[in-house]
Amino acid sequence: TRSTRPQRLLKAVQKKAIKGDPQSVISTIDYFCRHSEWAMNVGDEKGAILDSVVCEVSPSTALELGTYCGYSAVRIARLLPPGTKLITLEFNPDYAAVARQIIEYSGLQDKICLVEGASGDLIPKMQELFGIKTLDFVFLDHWKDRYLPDIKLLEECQLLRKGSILLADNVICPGTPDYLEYVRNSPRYESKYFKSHLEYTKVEDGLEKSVFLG
Ligand SMILES: O=C(NCCc1nnc(-c2ccc3[nH]cnc3c2)[nH]1)c1cc(-c2ccc(F)cc2)cc(O)c1O
Ligand SMILES: [Mg+2]
Repeated sequence: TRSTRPQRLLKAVQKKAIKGDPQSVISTIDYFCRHSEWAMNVGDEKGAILDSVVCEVSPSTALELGTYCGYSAVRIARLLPPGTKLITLEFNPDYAAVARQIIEYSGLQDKICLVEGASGDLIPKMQELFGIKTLDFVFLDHWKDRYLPDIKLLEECQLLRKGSILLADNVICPGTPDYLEYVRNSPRYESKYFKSHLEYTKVEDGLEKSVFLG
């Protein structure tokens, strides 16, 4: 049967990227998605904004919702201080299988913990599973209708503390209107929009950065 898009992306990485070099894995994926086949990675333009927020926060505990092929997990983990780990949740086992191989190829497997399952099931177990109290940084890039219920769940599970940073992809395209309305109007968040473009296209999209005020 025909290969899947994530499998073709993995093959391009194994063929063209330098093993153990996260930047070359990132560049190879961006080249493939721009010149061969579009894929829903955060991409290079929004990825630079993601990088700057990760560097600014320099998180001790970081969570990503929606691994897909592992592109943003590699982007985030390559910037984390030694001894810190990114926990990334993926629902789709086929995506997870490809992401594990891309993460391993980049050499960052010791800085990334990929967990398969639904965010709604896993978030309430995070403190016991990973021995964490609160999260310094959360990157939301999974199903767009899960952003709002999942941050409410993060609040309920007391995984956010005063100053926790949420960064959400695709708030314009495909769009997360209920999430945007919530973080922009809730007194518990200070929100800022970073205008950009849908990965590898000229379509408008952007990232919303929200600080939890406690
Ligand atoms: O759907 C997206 N991303 C989500 C994939 C995913 N990968 N994993 C999950 C998951 C879903 C439940 C989960 N529960 C726990 N982990 C979970 C993970 N969802 C997405 C779509 C687009 C896009 C834009 C324009 C178009 F014309 C077509 C598509 C662009 C993007 O940047 C995206 O991120
Ligand atoms: Mg996205």
